[in-house]
Order: sequence, then structure tokens, then C-alpha cells
Amino acid sequence: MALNDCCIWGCAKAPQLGMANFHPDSSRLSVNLKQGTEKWCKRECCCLRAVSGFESSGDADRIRVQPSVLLEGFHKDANIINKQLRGNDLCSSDRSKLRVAYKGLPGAYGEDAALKAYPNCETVPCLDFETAFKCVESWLVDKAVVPIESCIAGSIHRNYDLLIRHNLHIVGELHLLIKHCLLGHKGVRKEHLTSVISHPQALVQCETMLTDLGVTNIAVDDTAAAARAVALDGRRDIGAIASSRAAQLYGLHILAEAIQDDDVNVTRFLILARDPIIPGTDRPYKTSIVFSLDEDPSVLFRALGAFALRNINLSKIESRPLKHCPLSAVDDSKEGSAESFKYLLYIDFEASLARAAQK
Ligand SMILES: O=C(O)C(=O)Cc1ccccc1
Repeated sequence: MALNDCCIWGCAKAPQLGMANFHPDSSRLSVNLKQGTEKWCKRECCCLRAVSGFESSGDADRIRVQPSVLLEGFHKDANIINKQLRGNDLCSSDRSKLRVAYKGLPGAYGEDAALKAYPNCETVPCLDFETAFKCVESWLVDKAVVPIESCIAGSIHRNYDLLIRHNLHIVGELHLLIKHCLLGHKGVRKEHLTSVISHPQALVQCETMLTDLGVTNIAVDDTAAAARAVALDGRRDIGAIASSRAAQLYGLHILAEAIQDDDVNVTRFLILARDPIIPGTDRPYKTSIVFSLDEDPSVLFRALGAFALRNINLSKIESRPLKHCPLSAVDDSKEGSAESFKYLLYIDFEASLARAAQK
């Protein structure tokens, strides 16, 4: 189904607001509103929030949009896949459901995390992490679920950087146990494979099996994209590493299960929202803060001491370069003038902000 010339659907009062066209080259959706409707859209924008769901009615494809935001970064294939695999009822946007953005195609681990956090939510696939952040900021979705660290690969720096650049709040977290499977076409045995496609992290995590098979590794954006590529490609000598749910979604067979080198393979995801939760002191809380420090020999010691003195446990410390600080320009050619890099320090501590503020 082409995503061209979709009718923009408002609500019963204003059923036709304009037209939308999808440009596959740039993955952008352009929206042309009928003259005079823009004002109406802004006033009634609660009717026009969803974008990823579109539904068929008669012979016109209808798409719901929030017109005041730039609509880009959505997975251009995702709706078509949803529609083919799940049928119209499931792909159409249900405004009573919480909408949760994640990076990847349907079947990616990010979607598993979103469904673990909110089992009845409508998941919204995004091309990249930044799109997931923007979707929450612009009210296209209610929440985003993004990975922040893996017990094998370590921190996901991109998301630490995006946390600073976007005005969102961490309102929860969850741990997802990753269980990779080797997927292929029906009747194929893993020994028949010459190439295996997956996300770079999944390829690294299954290195022993891949080396034993002697296959060529091909990296793609996410594990679900790998499963989809194998499903769409007729070649039977290409496999994918992805989840068992991705196998089901894309009609592939599981050639081998539990293929990762380490049994314990957990990724921690953050849940992001526009509004913070108001912390109390009634139950265990975790708080994340970020700060930079002045140049001073004891300043880090004193900053961390503030937590030690209150008996507050630190569960994670991460540092990232402070990007817009030219102080970090080091000129080794001038003796004695080299200045140290400046860093942002991210700290997770096991207490509510309300408790940490107590003397
Ligand atoms: O590719 C995915 O589905 C992801 O969500 C990224 C990923 C890849 C491998 C392990 C954990 C997360």
C-alpha cells in the first residue's frame, strides 16, 4: 500500500483537513493542510495527536496528524508491516491507549521493553533514539523507552547525550533479559547459512556461534530489521539474529535458541515522559542527576562525600565530555598550557530527591 495522498483526518467535526504524502527517500511525511484548518487544528489539537497509525475507510486511506510538528523519523515500513501482519484493527491508533515510542521496527528489543513496562500500550516504532525523544516532547506519544546500559556492552552513550539535549524526565526503568535466537527460512539448517544479519551488539554477543559457523556478519540498525530483511529476501543462506517474537512477526523459523555467549544478558531501559513524578519518601526511589565540576583537586571527593555522609548508595556513575565547552581544547605543543577536558557527571543514587535534600 502506498502512503501517498493520504487524507488527514481530524474528527467528526472536521473529517477532512488536508492531504499527507510520504517521501520514502527522506522518510518524511509532508502535510498540506486545507486553508483555514491550521488554526482549527491548533485549537483542537487533542483530536490530532497520533501519526503512526493510519486506517482505511472505504477507498480512502486516512492518517491522523498533529500538524504543528515536523513529522519525520518514523519507520517508513512500520505501518505497512503492522497492517500486513496484524490486520487493520491492531494497526489503527486507539486513543484510549498509552502510546510508547521505541527505536527500531516492530519486534525489536526496544518494543519488548515498552510492552514489559506497559503491557497494553500502543507501541510506536522510530527510526532512531532522537526521534523517540522528540515524539514525547511534541506530544505525539506519551512515553519513550530507551536503553541506557547493557550488562555486556556497557553504557549507551548516545542516550546519555540525548538526555541532556531534550527536556524530558526519567519516570521509571526496567531490566530486560535478552535472549537471542538464530532465525532463517523454513527447512534451513544453521550449517546452510553463509551470512548472518543483525544489530552490531547482537553480532558481538553471539560471536562464538558465528565463528563456529564461519559465516559473514552483516550489521543493520536493529534485530527486527534483520529478521525482516531475511524474511523479504528469497535467499535461504542468510540468517538473522533476533528475538523469538521477531521470528513470529516476520514468519521466520528458529534455527537455534539461546545462542549468546553469556547467559546473563540484561539491558536496562529508561522510561521517559514530559512530566516528572513527584518524589516522596514513602518507598524506595532512584534518582538520576547530572552536573559538572570546577577544576579543583578535592571537588569530586566532596561531591561524592555528600552522598556518603547521608548513607545514600550510588548505583551508577557515568561521565561524558561537556561538548560545548571549548576549554577542552588541548594544545600539547605549548608546554604547560594543556588544560584538562571538562566532563558531565551522571549519577544514579538510591534515594528520593526529597530525602537527598534533607540535611
Ligand atoms: O536491535 C534491537 O532490537 C535492539 O533493541 C538493540 C539491541 C541489540 C542487541 C541487544 C540488545 C539491544
